[in-house]
Amino acid sequence: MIRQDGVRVKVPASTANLGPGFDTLGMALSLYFYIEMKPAESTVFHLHGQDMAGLPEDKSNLVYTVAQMVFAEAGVALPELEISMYSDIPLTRGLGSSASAIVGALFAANLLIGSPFDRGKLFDMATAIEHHPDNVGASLFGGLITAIWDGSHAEYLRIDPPADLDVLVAIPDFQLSTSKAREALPTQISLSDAVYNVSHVSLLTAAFVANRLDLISSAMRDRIHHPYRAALVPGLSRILEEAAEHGALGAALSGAGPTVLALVDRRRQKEGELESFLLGVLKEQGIAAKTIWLKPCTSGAMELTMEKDVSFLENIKGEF
Ligand SMILES: Nc1ncnc2c1ncn2[C@@H]1O[C@H](COP(=O)(O)OP(=O)(O)OP(=O)(O)O)[C@@H](O)[C@H]1O
Ligand SMILES: N[C@@H](CCO)C(=O)O
Repeated sequence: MIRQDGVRVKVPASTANLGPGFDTLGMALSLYFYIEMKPAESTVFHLHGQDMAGLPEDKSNLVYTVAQMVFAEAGVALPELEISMYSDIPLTRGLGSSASAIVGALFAANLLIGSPFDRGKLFDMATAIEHHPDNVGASLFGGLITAIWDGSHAEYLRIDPPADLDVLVAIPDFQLSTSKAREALPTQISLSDAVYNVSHVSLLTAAFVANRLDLISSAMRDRIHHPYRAALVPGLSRILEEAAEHGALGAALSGAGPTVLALVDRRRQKEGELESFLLGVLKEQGIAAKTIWLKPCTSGAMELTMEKDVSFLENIKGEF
């Protein structure tokens, strides 16, 4: 059954790793990607918002190619689509823009053909495309997710983030692609660094489950990607070392960067101090940045109800 009127979907941004949980931990955040997908006579894109500028407007667009994977898997032919998108997730900054696009495309395409696949199957498909489950899992399920991936199937557990957790992100004024940030990583690590990360991510995950915000500062440390990526984001090492002195529970590179993320106990926030610290350290390195306060998002990808004969932008306007 093809839904001729089309579908609209909202997908949260995400932060991956949270320090030691490289390629395994992810958390959904309160920035959003919106997509409308309709059957059409010929394929056309409507890209709204400054963050969409420069994305391809033809069948090479990631959203189109991912939608076609869903149709192929379901044995449905739907080669022409009208796709409208709006996003307030900055591209290529470490806030999961590619994951939001992949999850949005999978979720919308599945709805469009009558939902033959459940979220578990969509998660496997999303992880196969993104190659790691952290961002796509958070965007698909919301909340905090921890996941494993065996190359064809992902197992995951979703938990609600601690209620008092706030998130401050400092988004530098430059892009850093995930592929470039992964090229900086070694192909092998020492046993002691592996033990360091396994112990830290275990404690961090348990601290989230047990609502032990006091443990986050020591548990959020990492030795398998931060040390190698620090040169790509000047100032990062100092931020990781000193953020706790300025009101953060802990800090990390968000995903592959360059965005830096600080977790904060909202009951203990000190007005302005952490923002000034993050922006000041980056500025000393000649990096312009902006800070945004975000919240963990507990909902994953969801369908938005449509008002007929109302445009895509009008329909989602109440959302932001
Ligand atoms: N809505 C979209 N439509 C098409 N392509 C997109 C869309 N959003 C993101 N992309 C693609 O994803 C790329 C960014 O992916 P990349 O993995 O490098 O960064 P990110 O997902 O923003 O950050 P991270 O994975 O570190 O959290 C963009 O350059 C673009 O090619
Ligand atoms: N876990 C991934 C997230 C970015 O997509 C990384 O750090 O490279």
